[in-house]
Amino acid sequence: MCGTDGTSSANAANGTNGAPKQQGARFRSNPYQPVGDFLSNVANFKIIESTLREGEQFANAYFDTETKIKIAKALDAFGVDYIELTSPAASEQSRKDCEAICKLGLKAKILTHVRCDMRDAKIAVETGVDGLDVVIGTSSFLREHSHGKDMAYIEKTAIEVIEYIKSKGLEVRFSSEDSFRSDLVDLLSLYRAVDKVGVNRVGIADTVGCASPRQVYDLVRTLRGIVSCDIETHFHDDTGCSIANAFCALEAGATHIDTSVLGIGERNGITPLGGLLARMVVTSPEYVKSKYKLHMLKEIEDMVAEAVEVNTPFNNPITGFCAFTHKAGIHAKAILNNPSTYEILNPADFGLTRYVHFASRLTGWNAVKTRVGQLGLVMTDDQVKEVTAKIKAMADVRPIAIDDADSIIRSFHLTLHEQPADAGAAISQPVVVGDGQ
Ligand SMILES: CC(=O)SCCNC(=O)CCNC(=O)[C@H](O)C(C)(C)COP(=O)(O)OP(=O)(O)OC[C@H]1O[C@@H](n2cnc3c(N)ncnc32)[C@H](O)[C@@H]1OP(=O)(O)O
Ligand SMILES: O=C(O)CCC(=O)C(=O)O
Ligand SMILES: [Mg+2]
Repeated sequence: MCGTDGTSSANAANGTNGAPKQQGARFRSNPYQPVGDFLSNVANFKIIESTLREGEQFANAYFDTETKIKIAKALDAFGVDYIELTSPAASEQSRKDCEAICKLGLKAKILTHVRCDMRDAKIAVETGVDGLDVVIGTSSFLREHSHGKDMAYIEKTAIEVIEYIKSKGLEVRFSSEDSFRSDLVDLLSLYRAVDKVGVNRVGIADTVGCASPRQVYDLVRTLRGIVSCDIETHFHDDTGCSIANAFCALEAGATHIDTSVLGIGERNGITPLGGLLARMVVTSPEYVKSKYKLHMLKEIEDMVAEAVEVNTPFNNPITGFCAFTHKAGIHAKAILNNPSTYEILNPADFGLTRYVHFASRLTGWNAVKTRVGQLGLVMTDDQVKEVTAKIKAMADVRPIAIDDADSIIRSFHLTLHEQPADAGAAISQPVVVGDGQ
């Protein structure tokens, strides 16, 4: 049985795997389990996919109607719970696109994102959306330099707008912008007031990307004690914390996380859909694998990357070109024995393949042995070690390609047998390791 903080009570007392008992140390039976008081939230989180709202705020984004529809359909097929669209008050085409997406009959709920202003709300409720995400800045920066309204005005208007949206039978979320630079007492009293009038969710937004995971945990945990509605969170990635912050928010009791494909958004964007799922599939594998069509992730990322004319970063979680490539000999040997040694994610879950590099000065004989087998050649272990030394020697002189390493292996094999092997057609791929973990 697990305690609420994810520790096994038995293991907490005794240590696990023979580890010595330490004063104050916590030994966890499952190292992938979250900590915190809201494990069920971590296991049942909902995604509010905002590529078509926050993502449209990315500097390079221009989504025509056709592209928006393609992205919305793909996200729906992928399994996201909500798709958030740009405010229909932004432009006439934004309003028409919003209506067009509402008419698609998608399984995902369609939301649009509007200022806490009755004029915007009135336009939005006519578009056919399932709900509105209402937002207003609460930090002194935004109160003074953006909209110029005080907290009393914000609370009064928020209640009016929420009640209006509810009267139209729509879902409504109310969020503060720049929550982490807002006065805590002001913020909590505002959320308490909107919770009382029956808002579906309140939102916390790290608009400027300043929050650290512990600050997120503290704020969400405090808010969880104040409101009874769901809690949505929105994290910008200016300091690289957006995935960690989203995860901590769930551990603290948040229910919904905003994402965008590849993280596109204002400045350097928000929590990326793929990165969040990489984190969550480790923590809540059954939920994530049953709910999301993970094998679609790469095609969705490619679609959005093409639409906004960027490349997927080489180190992107899951889909970065080397995310499942193992290079150093020590890693390669262990991976060939059992992929779980150096992999926490299984590429097969995402329809992807794992590779073992065998063409560098860091290559070891175990990787080369597997390549020799892939080429249909037969060598003793000593012979494989000899040819590995040749690969290393060549790689010390210059970078070598797969074909170079294959040539070294083949010509060495030829010196052993003085005739070409039957098998061994060119396989211009690194060693591919089976999918079982
Ligand atoms: C952190 C975020 O990402 S929030 C979401 C951002 N999304 C958008 O901005 C959607 C796209 N925006 C737009 O198309 C335009 O900004 C519009 C249509 C919303 C407003 O356009 P304009 O009237 O020309 O104003 P402009 O964009 O110059 O300035 C923002 C206005 O919104 C007001 N405002 C800003 N935030 C809010 C808010 N949360 N609630 C109510 N009003 C707000 C400002 O006071 C300002 O109004 P003012 O010029 O009358 O003082
Ligand atoms: O509506 C929200 O919760 C977030 C708005 C936003 O994009 C932000 O604050 O960065
Ligand atoms: Mg944002």
